[in-house]
Formats: sequence, structure tokens, C-alpha cells
Amino acid sequence: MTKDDGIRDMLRGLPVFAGPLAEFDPKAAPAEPEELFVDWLGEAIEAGVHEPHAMTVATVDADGAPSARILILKDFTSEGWWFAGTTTSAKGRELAGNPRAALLFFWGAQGRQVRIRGSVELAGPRARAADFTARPLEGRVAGLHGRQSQPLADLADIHTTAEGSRARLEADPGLAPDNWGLYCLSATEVEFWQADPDRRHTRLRYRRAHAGSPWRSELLWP
Ligand SMILES: Cc1cc2nc3c(=O)[nH]c(=O)nc-3n(C[C@H](O)[C@H](O)[C@H](O)COP(=O)(O)O)c2cc1C
Repeated sequence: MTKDDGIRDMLRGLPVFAGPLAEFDPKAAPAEPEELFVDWLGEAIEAGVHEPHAMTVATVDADGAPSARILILKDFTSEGWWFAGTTTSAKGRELAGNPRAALLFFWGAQGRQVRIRGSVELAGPRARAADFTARPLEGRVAGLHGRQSQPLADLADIHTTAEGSRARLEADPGLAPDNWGLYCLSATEVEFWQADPDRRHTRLRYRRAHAGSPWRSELLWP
């Protein structure tokens, strides 16, 4: 047996949909996906899912090449799903060039994923600064440099920069980097996926032409 065979066997031996899984009756689903998202998020929190507000955010670069990373969901309002990071990071540059993204929530213990697609808008300067200043001190210390996604010459630079940032924030707690970005994704497509131990998974997709138009939903083959 080669080393590769060992990895394949290990992977194929891992359980999936081990449960106990959540249940989902699409016939009882609300007319709008926002309500169902809030229900599922609440159930993930209640079930003790680790970081249930962490989501994969996928963007594309100027060549159409996709890129994905985990971000924290900062808010969910009638406008959409909010997240934050710097406007000069890879994701910030990609969103400036193509303001569309996909979000993915995976709540594995319940056998659930929610897939969201839509357009993204950058909030205005006051909302962006307010988002930064509302962060816990450690988050502000870590983010004040505004150099997210730039090459780092030496690990020690993180510590010296953090010490400098802490001193600046202690002197002026209202400081925020100019390139702090707060983004809102307005969805045109939201799909709820519920695993079934017998692999008869349930998929319910909502779509609408644009924000403000009515949602239509349909079941999909798993
Ligand atoms: C659990 C978790 C939460 C994260 N939350 C954020 C976040 O809210 N904002 C952020 O900019 N990066 C966050 N990150 C780091 C990103 O995944 C990523 O490394 C960073 O945003 C740079 O990505 P980019 O180079 O594609 O712009 C988080 C990472 C993890 C694992």
C-alpha cells in the first residue's frame, strides 16, 4: 500500500452525516429566505455549533479566478449579510473590481449548509469607522495597521506593530484605518441544504430577479 492509498482509506473511513441531524420540512418553510436563515442560525447557536457566524466568502479576481476565505458575519439586516475586512486586501480589491460574492455557512453537526449569492456594497466612511471602533481592543490592535494581505517580512513585525497600535489606540480610542471596509451582500439566491442519514438530502432554493422583487422557491435534486 502506498502512502496515497493510506490517505484515501483514511478519508473514506471518516463518518459523514453522523448526526443526530437537524430536521427540515420544506413544505413548512417561510415565503422568504431571510426568516429561514434567522431560524437556522438560531438553531445552530442553540445546538452549540462552534463559530456559527463564521462563513466562507468567495470572490473572483480580474481574471475570473475564484478565491475563498472565512469571515465573520457581523450583522444581518433587511439589507443583507454584513462582513468586514480591509478594502486593500485581496477580497477588498476583488470586490472593488467585481462587486459580487457567494457566502457559505456550514453547520456540520446539524448536516446543514446555506449557500448565498448576490451583489456587495461597501458601506460609507462613517459606518466603516463605527464598525472598526466597536471592535474589541485586541481586534482593533490587530487591525489598525491596515496592511491585511500584504507580504510580511518578519513575524516579529506583527508584535512591534501591535505595540505601537496599542499605544496609539490608548491615546485615541476613536482611531480607525482609512481602508477598513464594511460590506453588505444583498442576495438574489439563497439555498438551504439539509442532510439526511439515508442520503435523501433536501434542497430548497429561493431566487429573485433583484433586491426588492418577490422571492420564488423550488426544490432541487440533491
Ligand atoms: C474563524 C475566522 C474568522 C475570520 N474573520 C475574519 C473577518 O471577519 N474579517 C477578515 O478580514 N478576516 C477574517 N478572517 C481571516 C480571513 O479568512 C482571511 O485570512 C483574511 O481576510 C485575508 O483574506 P484575503 O487575503 O483574501 O483578503 C477570519 C479567519 C477565520 C479562520
